[in-house]
Amino acid sequence: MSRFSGLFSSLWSPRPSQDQTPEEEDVTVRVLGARGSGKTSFLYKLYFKHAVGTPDEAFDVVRTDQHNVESIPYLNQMYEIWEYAEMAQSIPHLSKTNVIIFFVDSVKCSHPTVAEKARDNMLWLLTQYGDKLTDAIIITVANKQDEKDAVSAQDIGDEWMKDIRLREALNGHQWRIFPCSAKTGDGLDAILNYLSSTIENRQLLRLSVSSAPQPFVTNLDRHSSSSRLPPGAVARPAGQSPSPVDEDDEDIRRKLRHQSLADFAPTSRERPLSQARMPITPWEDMPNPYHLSDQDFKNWYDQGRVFLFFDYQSLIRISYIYLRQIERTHERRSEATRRLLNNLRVILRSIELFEQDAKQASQNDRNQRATTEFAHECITYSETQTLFWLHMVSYCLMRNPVLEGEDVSFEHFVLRCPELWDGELWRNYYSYKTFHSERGHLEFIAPDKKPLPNAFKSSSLALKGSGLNIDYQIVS
Ligand SMILES: Nc1nc2c(ncn2[C@@H]2O[C@H](COP(=O)(O)OP(=O)(O)OP(=O)(O)O)[C@@H](O)[C@H]2O)c(=O)[nH]1
Ligand SMILES: [Mg+2]
Repeated sequence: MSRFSGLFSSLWSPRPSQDQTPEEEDVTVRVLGARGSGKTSFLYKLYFKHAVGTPDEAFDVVRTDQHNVESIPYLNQMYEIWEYAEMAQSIPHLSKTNVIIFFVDSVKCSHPTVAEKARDNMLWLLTQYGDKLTDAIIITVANKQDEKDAVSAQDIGDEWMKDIRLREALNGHQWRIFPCSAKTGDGLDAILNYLSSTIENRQLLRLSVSSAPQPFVTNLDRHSSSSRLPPGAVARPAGQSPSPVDEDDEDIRRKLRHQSLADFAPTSRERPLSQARMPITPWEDMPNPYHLSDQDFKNWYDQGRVFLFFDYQSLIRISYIYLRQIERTHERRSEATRRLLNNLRVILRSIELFEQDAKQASQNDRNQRATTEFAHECITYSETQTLFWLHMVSYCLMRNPVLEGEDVSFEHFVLRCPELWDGELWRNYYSYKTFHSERGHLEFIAPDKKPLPNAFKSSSLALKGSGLNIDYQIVS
């Protein structure tokens, strides 16, 4: 170990051995990457900031002999972070790995051979040891962004995604690329925030799976591959007319085509539908909402563009982002709500149409396998349910206001509001019959059990007059 570990080990003794099983709540992170890419700097920048509490501490780094390890607390997790001189040294310990952070030197990456070597190393790791890493979260860090010749994280990520084999290998690992400077510390917390929320979501998901009834399951009507209806049908009560979207289906289909549908051609032999349907980066034409920043997510949403899927969490997130915008801009709440609902209808309908078309195409191609691969869940449109959740987010925001200087990201907000993860919350206010009624899909229906908690200032109590069929009076 380099002198850092020796120097500070007394603070965290006894130091865990590599073979020790991590405490259940500890998150084991392996930091890998080329020599000199900044792994040690990263570890100790985090260590001084979060373990010692001296973020401005200046330190020298020396070349790592074998590995360094520190335990670093962040939010309510303890991260046991190992950084290795060579990737090979991490191999015996990969099976006890929750997170791989792969470092790239963004300056050296401007040389194609260096960039390619980094990609090859990642691919090698995943193909050789994929079985040990099935549940690992994988992150690429584009370090040294403070340097003026640094290649941007976006460009590095683009190159990674052009490599089909690498993209396939990363698929399913909740892969993301982050820009950072281990020298200045910029971007480091964004990485930990992402890890914390991803891990927390997984824990919640595990809990929800192990306890019945499933509390994590959205209370919005959902449609998913297994429950998805035959091609041509949509997930709404039989006989009901299509959602009253402002754009008709042909308009939406035109828009979809314009959004480079060809890129997702389900019949492509080169690119099986599973890949086509599972873009894993923020740069896809049809993005996974989880992989977009709040700002990109909102921009995409505002344009009514199709997402890979749109689930309950996406709804909560867009509600939060809209409510924050209302706070900042003093936009009329009714106007913002109208936009939120209109875009939601268009987006959900786009997803339905895309899936219908993709299924149709796959059937024409006799590619039966493809029809089973719509794995993600998507809500269906319901005005009552949407407005209920918008209201509950508003309520949580009022109880947990975002203070000046605080992290305003959705990820951060939602960590503080566990009640929003209770998918059964609506049962306090609505009977099942009302909440899921056909009429409730098309217009807002007030709660029939008890009034919603008061989350608005009195001036914005009523949404009547928004042009939508909303009569949304809140009784405190
Ligand atoms: N400008 C800049 N320099 C950095 C950054 N991160 C690390 N460095 C410098 O890059 C050099 C290598 O950093 P290390 O942290 O030792 O890199 P490493 O990956 O641990 O290297 P090995 O131990 O040799 O594997 C040092 O001179 C650091 O000061 C960064 O974000 N920006
Ligand atoms: Mg080092």
